[in-house]
Amino acid sequence: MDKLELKALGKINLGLDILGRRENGYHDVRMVMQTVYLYDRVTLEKTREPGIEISTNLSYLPVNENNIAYKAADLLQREFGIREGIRITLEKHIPVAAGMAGGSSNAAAVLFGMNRMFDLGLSEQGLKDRGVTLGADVPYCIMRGTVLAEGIGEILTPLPPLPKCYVLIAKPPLSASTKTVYEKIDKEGVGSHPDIDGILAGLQKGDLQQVADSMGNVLEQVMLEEYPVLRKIKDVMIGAGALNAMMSGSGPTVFGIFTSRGKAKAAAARLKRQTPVKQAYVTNVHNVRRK
Ligand SMILES: C[C@](O)(CO)[C@H](O)COP(=O)(O)OP(=O)(O)OC[C@H]1O[C@@H](n2ccc(N)nc2=O)[C@H](O)[C@@H]1O
Ligand SMILES: Nc1ncnc2c1ncn2[C@@H]1O[C@H](COP(=O)(O)OP(=O)(O)OP(=O)(O)O)[C@@H](O)[C@H]1O
Repeated sequence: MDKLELKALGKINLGLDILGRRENGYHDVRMVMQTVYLYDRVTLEKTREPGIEISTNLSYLPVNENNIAYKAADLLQREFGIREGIRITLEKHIPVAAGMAGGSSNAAAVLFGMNRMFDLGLSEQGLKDRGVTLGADVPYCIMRGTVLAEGIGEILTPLPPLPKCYVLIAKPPLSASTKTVYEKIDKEGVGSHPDIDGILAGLQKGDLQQVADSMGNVLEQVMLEEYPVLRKIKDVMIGAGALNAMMSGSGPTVFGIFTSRGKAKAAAARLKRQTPVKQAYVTNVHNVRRK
C-alpha cells in the first residue's frame, strides 16, 4: 500500500477532573472523552526519497519538526529504520489550539497509518505507548469512542456510548495554551470537583439528560473569569435549547448537547449573530472504533 487516506477525528471532554499534580508538572486527571464527527483528512503517501514532507491547507501551521504529525512519523522512521520517506497532507477542519485534540488526532492517524503501510506489526497498545510520548491525548485519539481517561490521560477504559445526540461546537476567536491553563489551576486551586461518577452512571443507563446534567470541567472556571465571552456562548446555547453547554479540554471551544439537529443549527445561527463566534459546527458523536 503506497497511499492511505484517514479521518483524524476531534474530541470533546464530557468531564474533566484533576486529582493531583506530578513533579514534572503534568496532572493526574479523570476525564470522560467523546469523539465527534468533525475531522481532519490525513493522507499518507510513501516517497522514494527518505524524509518527511508535510503540507497543509492552514498556512500558519508548522510543516517541520514542530508539527506533531512530523514527530509521529519521525518516531516510527527512527525506531524501525524505515528507509522510504513519507508525504503527509493535513486537510485541517478541527479548530486549532481549541481543546479538541486536533494535533493529537493527526499524530494518532500517522502512527496508525504508518503501522499499516510499513507493516510494523504494532498492537493498539504498542501504538498508544508510543503516542503518549508525543502528547497526553494521543493514546485516546488512537482508541476513540466514549472513554474514561485516567493517569495523565493515557489509562483508557471504554464506556457505553453516549446516546444519539447533536453536538454544536463553537470556537471563539481567542487562544489559550493548555500548559498555561493547567498552571493557572495550580495557582488558584481546583475548586469543586465535577461529578464524573454521575456521567458514568448516566452512560450506563443510556440517559443523555443525566450525562448532560453531570458534565463538568475543572479547567472551565479560570477561562470563564478571563474570557466572559465563554459564559455568553454557554448562555446562548442553553437559551436555544441545549441540554447543557461546557468548555472542552483547556478551551476555548464550547460545545452544546442537543436532541435535535434543527435546534443545534438555530443555536449556531444565534451564536453568529450575538457573539464573536465565527466557527460553529453542528456534528454527531462518533462511536465507531478503528478497524
Ligand atoms: C486538556 C486536555 O486536552 C484534555 O483532554 C489534555 O489534558 C491535554 O492533552 P495534550 O494537549 O495532548 O497534552 P500535552 O501536549 O501532553 O501537554 C501540554 C501541556 O498540558 C499540561 N498537561 C497535560 C496533560 C496532563 N494530564 N496534565 C498536564 O498538566 C502540561 O503542562 C503540558 O505541558
Ligand atoms: N498537526 C497539527 N495540527 C494542529 N496544530 C498543530 C499541529 N502540529 C503542531 N500544532 C501546533 O500545536 C498547537 C496546539 O494545537 P492543537 O490543535 O493540537 O491544540 P488543542 O486543540 O488544544 O489540542 P489538545 O486538546 O490535545 O490540547 C497549535 O498552536 C499548533 O501550532
